[in-house]
Amino acid sequence: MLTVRAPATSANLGSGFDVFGVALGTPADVVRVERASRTTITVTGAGSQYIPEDPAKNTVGAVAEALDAPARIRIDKGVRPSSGLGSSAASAAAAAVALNELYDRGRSRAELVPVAAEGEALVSGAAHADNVAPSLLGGFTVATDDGVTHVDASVPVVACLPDISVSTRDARGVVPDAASMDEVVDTVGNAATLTVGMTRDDPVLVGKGMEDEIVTPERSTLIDGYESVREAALEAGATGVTVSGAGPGMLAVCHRRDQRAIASAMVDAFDAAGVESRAYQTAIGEGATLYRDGS
Ligand SMILES: Nc1ncnc2c1ncn2[C@@H]1O[C@H](COP(=O)(O)OP(=O)(O)O)[C@@H](O)[C@H]1O
Ligand SMILES: N[C@@H](CCOP(=O)(O)O)C(=O)O
Repeated sequence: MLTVRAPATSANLGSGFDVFGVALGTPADVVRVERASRTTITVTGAGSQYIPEDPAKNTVGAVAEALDAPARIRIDKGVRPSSGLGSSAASAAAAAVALNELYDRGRSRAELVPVAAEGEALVSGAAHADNVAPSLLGGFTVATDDGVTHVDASVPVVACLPDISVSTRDARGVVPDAASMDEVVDTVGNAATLTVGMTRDDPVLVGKGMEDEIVTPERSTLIDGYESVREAALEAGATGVTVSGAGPGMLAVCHRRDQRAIASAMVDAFDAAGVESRAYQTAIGEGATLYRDGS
């Protein structure tokens, strides 16, 4: 039996829609695999009642199919589905690493990105790789049609998850079809600023570079309390705040010293809007980790 822990992720980071992503230290999914003649899946943990065990409908089933690696697969969810924290991707990334090893397929982590993205295509309608890439590789990733670029960033963040559900498929429906040249120029500037910030582990540049006037304003309307939570986090010291992935999670970037105050300000602001939430005080962290029997 092989066990893999794959982290939650936050995609887009405002200015990098469908391209940027970061791995989070917590939470994470844990996937266990054993060889079998056909694939079976069991799911336990956070939100497991909303996740299909039918391999044709689960992201790990798509991965097993893509790697031609039938297995008995057990998923322990640490990342709640429809969270904006890459729940479906965490399972897919963990399964890709585990099954690649179990069947000795010899794929590198980068080569497993398109394999795990097959799972995303199944649940969201698009094989976007901006969650599976950081879950596999860790740090900050830039996923394009030409492949993935990766930086081992480490920046403190607060990921705040309200007790509401937004499906990635639905949230993709509100993305505008077009943008003005001014908006494109601003976005290029912000994305470049963020990327430089990641190479320097600089929360100020990263936070500034998360600004986005194209996708985020539309997405934020799907999250009750978004504006007040954003303002509360900025007032408590966040250097930038945006929608995490497709939402409803929100991501605040910060200095370590402000992390606790920001987490509590975000939870309080959601509470004032009548929404329960929990905040993860964490940091951009490592990608999937493989454990063998006994390790
Ligand atoms: N292994 C899995 N883990 C989480 N969700 C899964 C999995 N397999 C299929 N799904 C489905 O994917 C959807 C959640 O994916 P998505 O909306 O992208 O959420 P998230 O933003 O948290 O990744 C739900 O409909 C869920 O049932
Ligand atoms: N780029 C995708 C990212 C979705 O992330 P998730 O964590 O909400 O699944 C999008 O914005 O649609």
